[in-house]
Amino acid sequence: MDLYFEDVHHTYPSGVHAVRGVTLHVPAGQRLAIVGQNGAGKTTLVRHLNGIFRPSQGTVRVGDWTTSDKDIADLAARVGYVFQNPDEQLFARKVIDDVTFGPRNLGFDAERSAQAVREALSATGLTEHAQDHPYHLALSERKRVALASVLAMQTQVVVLDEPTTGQDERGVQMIARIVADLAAQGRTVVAITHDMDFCAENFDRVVVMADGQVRADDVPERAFRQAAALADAQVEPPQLLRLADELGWDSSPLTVPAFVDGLAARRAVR
Ligand SMILES: Nc1ncnc2c1ncn2[C@@H]1O[C@H](COP(=O)(O)OP(=O)(O)OP(=O)(O)O)[C@@H](O)[C@H]1O
Repeated sequence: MDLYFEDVHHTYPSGVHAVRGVTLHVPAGQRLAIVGQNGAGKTTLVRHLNGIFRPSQGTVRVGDWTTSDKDIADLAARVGYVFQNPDEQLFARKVIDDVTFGPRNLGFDAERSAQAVREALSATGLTEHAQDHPYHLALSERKRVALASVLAMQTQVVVLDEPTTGQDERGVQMIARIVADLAAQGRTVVAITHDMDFCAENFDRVVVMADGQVRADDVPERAFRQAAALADAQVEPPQLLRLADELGWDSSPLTVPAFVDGLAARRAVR
């Protein structure tokens, strides 16, 4: 499902003008990462997708719906939103109840819901924790419960706010796999992240935000080359790119295999 932000502004009642004229079209099946320092307006922007916020000016569309015409309950059928802090999202006494709530609420029948819940728990590595109380789990696991409860709703759009925070390498890999699988199914993924390595390896497009505006918007290879935008946003390029620069390479390896290929190619010409 395509997403459209058209000249979106958001001003909080306090007067903070957090989003200042953002225009983006995110095609169905794209994996978009939004990066930028704290306070850049990333969370404010994406919260327009599920109707938590309405634009003060401009339009946000999810497929053929304009979000201002819909309420949060309508939008939940199209947009799954995983909060940065799982404690804002989880409420049940058992993991399985949290994960089952969304699909049942959307009207899935018992069988479809049970299947969606099984898949979501398996994808997030939580099958063994189905009967546990979420508050007895580690923060990294609670974050994955929040993710599972959104995956189980099988929405066409999935928004992830800082999905890898607190995850170990295995957790990061699990989330990377989920992002890839969602996109492969034609679902649209929008993630806010401070983890540039995760971003470089797993997303098709990077939007760099600073001061409520888009400063760069490109494929990772090019977005991470826009020095002025990165400096404005106080974003460091991914480690592999910095290493390649230190070595004087003119290529932009974003993954370990690409870096290893670069090394091998340079050895071969020596
Ligand atoms: N509920 C609110 N009321 C008033 N101002 C807010 C509110 N939430 C955020 N802001 C302000 O809006 C601006 C943008 O904040 P926002 O949380 O969207 O940025 P962000 O890029 O998502 O940062 P972070 O990475 O910390 O989540 C900041 O100046 C912030 O202080």
